[in-house]
Amino acid sequence: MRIAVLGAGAWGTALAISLGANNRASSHQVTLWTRDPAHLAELVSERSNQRYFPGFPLPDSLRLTSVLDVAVEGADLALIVVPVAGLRETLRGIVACGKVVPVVWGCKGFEAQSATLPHQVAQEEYDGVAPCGVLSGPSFAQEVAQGLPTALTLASHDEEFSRSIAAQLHTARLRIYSSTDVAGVETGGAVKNVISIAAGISDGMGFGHNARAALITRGLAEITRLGLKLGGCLETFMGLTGAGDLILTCTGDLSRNRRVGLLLAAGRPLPDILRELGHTAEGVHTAREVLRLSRALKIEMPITQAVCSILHDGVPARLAVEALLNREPKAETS
Ligand SMILES: NC(=O)C1=CN([C@@H]2O[C@H](COP(=O)(O)OP(=O)(O)OC[C@H]3O[C@@H](n4cnc5c(N)ncnc54)[C@H](O)[C@@H]3O)[C@@H](O)[C@H]2O)C=CC1
Ligand SMILES: O=C(CO)COP(=O)(O)O
Repeated sequence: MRIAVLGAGAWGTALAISLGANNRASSHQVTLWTRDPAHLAELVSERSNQRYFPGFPLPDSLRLTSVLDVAVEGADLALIVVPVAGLRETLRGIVACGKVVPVVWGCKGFEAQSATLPHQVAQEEYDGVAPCGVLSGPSFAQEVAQGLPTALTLASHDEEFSRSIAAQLHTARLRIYSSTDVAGVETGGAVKNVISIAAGISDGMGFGHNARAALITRGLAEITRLGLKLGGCLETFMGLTGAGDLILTCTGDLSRNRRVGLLLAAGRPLPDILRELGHTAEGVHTAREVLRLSRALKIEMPITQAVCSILHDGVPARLAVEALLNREPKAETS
């Protein structure tokens, strides 16, 4: 398959390396696109992505470009791996190229201001152009690029498309399951980033393993409550893109969202943290959108509310945690 990977950050580069690896059973011809010509020049001269993904040589067969038209020309699939904030612009760019390319996006979050999930952005920008879907699940970029075993889910409203693309991308090391529950898959991927900030805050404050397990479990309850309202299926929240990705990013120190939480607990100001991180931490914007949605839909999401107050209202982490702990007792399953 000819695959255009659109977005040369950590995740796009890892997927390009994995999908373009010569030792794969099914070989793909992969082109990696960056929007920045200066970044392209670095990728070409160093044959590695020093800016976003240092330490991983790019396969010789990987083609590189900063021209979107060139990337999608003749592609069987465009894998859009820019942050949620860039999804709309990238879809519009493909449409402007006049090419009919099936797309799969790998971003996880709600779009800022509109509180829409990626598939809703695609409905607005790409409806009727070509089949599309989402790739999500517990997958740190570094481990995928190292060829360590990883399982993901590819979801599309077009069942045949999700099965076919999952089968074509699937290998023993990158196991891809198919699904039609797009809203469920995307809600899990988006909200877990908020909960992993909470887990980082809790660990940074030295609250221990019990507190982290409680946050993961109650966080899953928040994901499930919101996801069901948005049309997702219960089974999806218990699967790879729900509980799976939540556990990974709440416990794994490779998570940028978790790292934001750890640094907030250390009292660092958010702008400094984001500058130092140098990568997208989708939970920061998504927290605000999820809180807005939860209020509109009358869903209780106290962890999200606490994270949002720390991130955006300047509430000290200690006070937000106190408020969370001092909530009235209630039934676990209500
Ligand atoms: N890094 C990881 O392990 C994983 C990340 N993801 C998701 O993938 C998405 C991208 O994450 P990363 O690659 O890690 O971020 P990153 O911060 O490493 O890189 C983002 C890349 O997107 C580019 N970009 C930003 N806005 C753009 C726009 N409007 N048009 C074109 N390019 C644009 C940046 O220049 C940069 O190259 C996020 O939604 C993230 O949640 C999903 C799974 C794993
Ligand atoms: O989504 C991810 C792994 O599945 C990556 O999480 P972070 O964005 O927190 O690093």
